[in-house]
Amino acid sequence: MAAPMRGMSVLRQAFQGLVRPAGGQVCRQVQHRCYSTPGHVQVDMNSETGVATVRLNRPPVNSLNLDVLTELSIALEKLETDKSCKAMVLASAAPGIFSAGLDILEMYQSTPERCVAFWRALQDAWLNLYGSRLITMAAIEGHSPAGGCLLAMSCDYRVMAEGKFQIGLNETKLGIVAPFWFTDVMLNTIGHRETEKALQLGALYSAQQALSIGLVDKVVPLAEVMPTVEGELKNWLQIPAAARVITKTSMRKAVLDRLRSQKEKDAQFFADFINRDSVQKSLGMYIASLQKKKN
Ligand SMILES: CCCCCCCCCCCC/C=C/CC(=O)SCCNC(=O)CCNC(=O)[C@H](O)C(C)(C)COP(=O)(O)OP(=O)(O)OC[C@H]1O[C@@H](n2cnc3c(N)ncnc32)[C@H](O)[C@@H]1OP(=O)(O)O
Repeated sequence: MAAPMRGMSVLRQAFQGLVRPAGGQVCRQVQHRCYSTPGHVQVDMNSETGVATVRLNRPPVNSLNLDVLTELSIALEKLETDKSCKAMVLASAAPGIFSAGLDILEMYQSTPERCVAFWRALQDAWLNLYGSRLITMAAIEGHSPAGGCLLAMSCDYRVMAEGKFQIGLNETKLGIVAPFWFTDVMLNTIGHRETEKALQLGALYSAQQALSIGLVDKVVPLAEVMPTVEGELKNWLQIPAAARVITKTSMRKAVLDRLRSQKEKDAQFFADFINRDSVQKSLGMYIASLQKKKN
């Protein structure tokens, strides 16, 4: 194993295939490169098709904590600079779940410093995903509330499994408020009227309901989600890349710039907001209700 390089995190080096993390695998084959680490984001790059599959892997519910968000950001940065990579499928390695959104425990009884670091990691992961030059598709094979919904909406195309799974920005139900850039992404996805209703109610939609308001693009049986994404990708890959990227960039730039221009203010605002007594009380009650569900 190569010795870790100074000035570069072990995590980043692992993603670049420079070190083999304890317990993890870095496998290189002619057609597939898998970056499997003890971490929570698995990347499988098919160098024949140029399609990378990025799987969130933090069972049981892929809640997004500081580590997951940092790993996701690094994985996206790496794919962005990989000239052979044309498209990325965002999926889950945990059955029945896409992502349960932000890890609520990162927001409950945390320190202001940790809150700021956590929020910066979320901002960076989102900027990398929403601003990606790649074709990005979400394979939603399970529940996708809140931050999970944000990740899915930030892709170019969404295929969701039919059945009991739900998707939406349910923040108000937790006594918190969707940040302006979550709102912007939803506005760009389903328009003003549906967003206004969805956000105030903290609505969680079934796959069919989500399809009817344009929150997802296709609903298929669970086993068909990945084949459907792969089929759709074939259409997208036929479009001249430069023209597609310019179109995507011009349509998303205003929303991306809005956050870029006030990242630090937004992070501070989050830390102050989340540490309010009333917000902490609501989060505490929500956590208790999740636990009670089981008993
Ligand atoms: C003036 C004001 C201006 C406004 C300014 C705004 C400033 C910023 C405000 C802050 C915004 C913050 C944004 C937040 C976005 C989010 O993403 S918040 C997270 C929301 N997520 C949820 O509500 C999902 C909750 N989870 C569920 O509903 C269910 O778990 C599930 C449907 C996803 C899956 O159900 P099931 O398969 O039955 O699993 P469970 O038994 O419920 O869960 C297993 C296990 O995981 C724990 N867990 C679930 N979700 C989370 C989570 N998000 N974070 C952490 N942990 C989670 C759950 O408690 C169980 O734990 P135990 O096994 O009991 O230990």
